[in-house]
Amino acid sequence: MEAKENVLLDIKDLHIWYRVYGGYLKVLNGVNLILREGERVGLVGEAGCGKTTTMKSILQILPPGDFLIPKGEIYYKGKDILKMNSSEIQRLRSREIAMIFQDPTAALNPVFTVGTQIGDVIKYSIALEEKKVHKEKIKILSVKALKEVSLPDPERMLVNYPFQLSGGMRQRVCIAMAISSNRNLLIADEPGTSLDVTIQDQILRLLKEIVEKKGTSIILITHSLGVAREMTDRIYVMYAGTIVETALTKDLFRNPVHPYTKGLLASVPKLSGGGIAKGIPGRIPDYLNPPQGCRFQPRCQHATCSCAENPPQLFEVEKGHLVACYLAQR
Ligand SMILES: Nc1ncnc2c1ncn2[C@@H]1O[C@H](COP(=O)(O)OP(=O)(O)OP(=O)(O)O)[C@@H](O)[C@H]1O
Repeated sequence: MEAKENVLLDIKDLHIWYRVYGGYLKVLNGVNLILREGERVGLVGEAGCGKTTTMKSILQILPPGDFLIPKGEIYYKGKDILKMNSSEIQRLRSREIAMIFQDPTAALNPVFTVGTQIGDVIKYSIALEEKKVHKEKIKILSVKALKEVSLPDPERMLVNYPFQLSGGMRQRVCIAMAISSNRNLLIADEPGTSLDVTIQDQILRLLKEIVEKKGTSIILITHSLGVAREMTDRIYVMYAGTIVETALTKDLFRNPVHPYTKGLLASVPKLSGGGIAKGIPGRIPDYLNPPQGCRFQPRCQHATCSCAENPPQLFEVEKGHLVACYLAQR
């Protein structure tokens, strides 16, 4: 294992269940994830494997009353978020961590101008430090943030409503809001996937430039290992609520070990011929009654009896490269 210096976020053995008719969906099943200061981490996995649930739990924005956290800790700068009081959580959201959602239209309020929305974010962040917040200061910082995301004519942009902007512009506004008060951690949940691929590409490039320039840490949620390869230093591969493999990005592509990671890699479409990319047969398990042992075992062609009995723990196969699979331990 690597040394624990400069750790910004440390998620330990996180379990999250959703209350539904007939019981609990046991979605997160012991998530472990570490992010160091300035690191760019990718959280990759199929739809429904629990990526967004993990990230929303960091900001404490899961639907109230709908979920249970039977076990786990989320340390941010050494303090457990799950034990923070409401003013500490408020500070975390206003000063430390921002989330960028995949659908900018849903993320913005249609009845307020861009200036009001970005101004509010800046106002709350300043108000935590200073007694009086001057309107002029808010305007200067709003224009600065809009300039940083390369929006044309930022002064005029302030008086626009979201419906007056294109999807790409709205996504840029959301990024401007996220970076406007110099947060330490950005969580980007598939930014731009609701837009066309060229715009998505521009948004990802912009995010990459911003985090490199500011040295901000980022967790990028994505379905695509290809996107994660371009954008991150380390990747966590998630399957059905568990981290099944993590390594530095270059090591994961050089030496993928978990059968699920290999399946995801084989699913990446190739432009250089070789036919249609193979998917992974089967589907994510029913979270009401998930399998006892390894959650991937029903879809795994290498599964043995022990895989069905006990879930494998993360095992270090090379420095900083951990895999939760009995195959890796042989
Ligand atoms: N409020 C909720 N109540 C009940 N089940 C939920 C709730 N939110 C999410 N789920 C379920 O939890 C599971 C994980 O969902 P989550 O959105 O975290 O996955 P994801 O990996 O982010 O998927 P996607 O890539 O599609 O966003 C899914 O089966 C989803 O239906």
